[in-house]
Amino acid sequence: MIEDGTSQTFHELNEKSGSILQKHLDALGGPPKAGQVRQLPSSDDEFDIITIVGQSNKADPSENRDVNLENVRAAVANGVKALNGLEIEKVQIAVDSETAQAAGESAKMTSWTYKADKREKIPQQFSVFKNNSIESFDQGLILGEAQNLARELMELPGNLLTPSIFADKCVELLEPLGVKVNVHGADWIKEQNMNAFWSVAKGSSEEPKFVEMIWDPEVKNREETFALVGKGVTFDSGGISIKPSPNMGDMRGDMGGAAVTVATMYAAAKLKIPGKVVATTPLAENMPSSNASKPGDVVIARNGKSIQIDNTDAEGRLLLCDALDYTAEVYKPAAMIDSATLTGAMVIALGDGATGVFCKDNELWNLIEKSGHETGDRAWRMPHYQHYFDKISPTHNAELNNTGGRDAGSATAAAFLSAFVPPNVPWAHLDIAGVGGIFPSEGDPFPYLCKGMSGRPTRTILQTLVNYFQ
Ligand SMILES: N[C@@H](CSCc1ccccc1)C(=O)NCC(=O)O
Ligand SMILES: [Mg+2]
Ligand SMILES: [Zn+2]
Ligand SMILES: [Zn+2]
Repeated sequence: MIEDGTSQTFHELNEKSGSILQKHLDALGGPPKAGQVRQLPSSDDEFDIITIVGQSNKADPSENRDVNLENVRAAVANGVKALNGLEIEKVQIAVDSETAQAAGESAKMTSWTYKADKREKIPQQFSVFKNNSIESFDQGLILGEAQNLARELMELPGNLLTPSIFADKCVELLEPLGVKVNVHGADWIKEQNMNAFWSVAKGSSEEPKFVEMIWDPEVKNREETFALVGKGVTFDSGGISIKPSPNMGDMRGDMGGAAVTVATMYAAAKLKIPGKVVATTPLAENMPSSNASKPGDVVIARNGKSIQIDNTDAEGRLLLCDALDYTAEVYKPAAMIDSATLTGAMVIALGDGATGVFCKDNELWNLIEKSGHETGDRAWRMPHYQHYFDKISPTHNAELNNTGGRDAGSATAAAFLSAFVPPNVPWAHLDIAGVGGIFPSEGDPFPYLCKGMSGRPTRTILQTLVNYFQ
């Protein structure tokens, strides 16, 4: 439970205990301050232990997120962490209806750790105090569970999550929930003239896969289709433009865009989102070999545009451009969001503070920003001007160059992708290289996230769908 020691729930429990709780609390130094936790023995048969958590009431509008919700997430995280190792399975949390979703999200995310055996020591079952049912709390649990799924997928090493294994997982996870899943292999990719995608995949002996996922419920609030696309490079060595060895193992998480996309579909089905959502993920390994693309090679993408591959490490945009073109043409979405651990430049620009969003459509941008404000996993709008497009087009031997050089690397990457999305499709490109947790971060400033891949910004994409179809 979250309480500041003066709340209604505390008074109720204290009265029931004949004021013993207050006596214990006073002996421990009174109500906990923000970030502090007090654990009291319970005289109530229903509970073994009562955990009281201090909650901050700081609010700063320039933070661009709902600070009250984030304070609840932090308080719940501190409460759940205080129970680690106590072999407590079930936790009831005192919440109010306005903040219940945030509490559910945090409880679920805090109970996950990248070491599966350690999860056994963290409570795993959460409900609302007195088992009062609050729908938004259960929705929060699903959002948290989805982010945990993305974390799990990102964390998996490249040998244990090849494109084929990833595609199998999509089928196993989504089909039981009523999502239609189509998995295509190398022959289909070539038949589709996805030559930019193939130019990345052909250097590896692992077969690439293209996965389509379709959630099309009978009950709809809107008739429009929302599309998601996710970069799924299950390992990015850089190819012939090979990356330096230090930290290359982090590139097992270069399928983070696909992970957050699949996790969003998983939760969209669980939440029974009232509208059609389709998702596609091009999956491949980027490897150096005698079959690999070479700097200077030229390929013709699915939409007929010629691309000069000057840097084989800028492979994400090559897979994505064919996937974006296919998804826009086949599904004619009213809105499309792609997510990709696309550029190191994004890590330099925003770190893990916010997802960089490139979007010309104000309505779609406003929806994403509002959703980030609600989930606390924020979005920041990046420039998407003709200026950056001019840096990658035209190039020596083709219409487009797959690299714009070092300056504004995230903006030139986004500009490249824009050549593959019809101008009438509202589209947002999310560069998640900074927030995805390729640089693993410890608890702070997200007390509900432990070290390891973060699975961000799964909740913000989901919340965008929830807000769009509500
Ligand atoms: N796989 C992408 C993004 S790699 C992002 C990253 C870079 C350095 C440290 C941590 C994360 C890629 O290869 N992009 C090409 C590029 O940025 O040049
Ligand atoms: Mg992985
Ligand atoms: Zn790369
Ligand atoms: Zn990559």
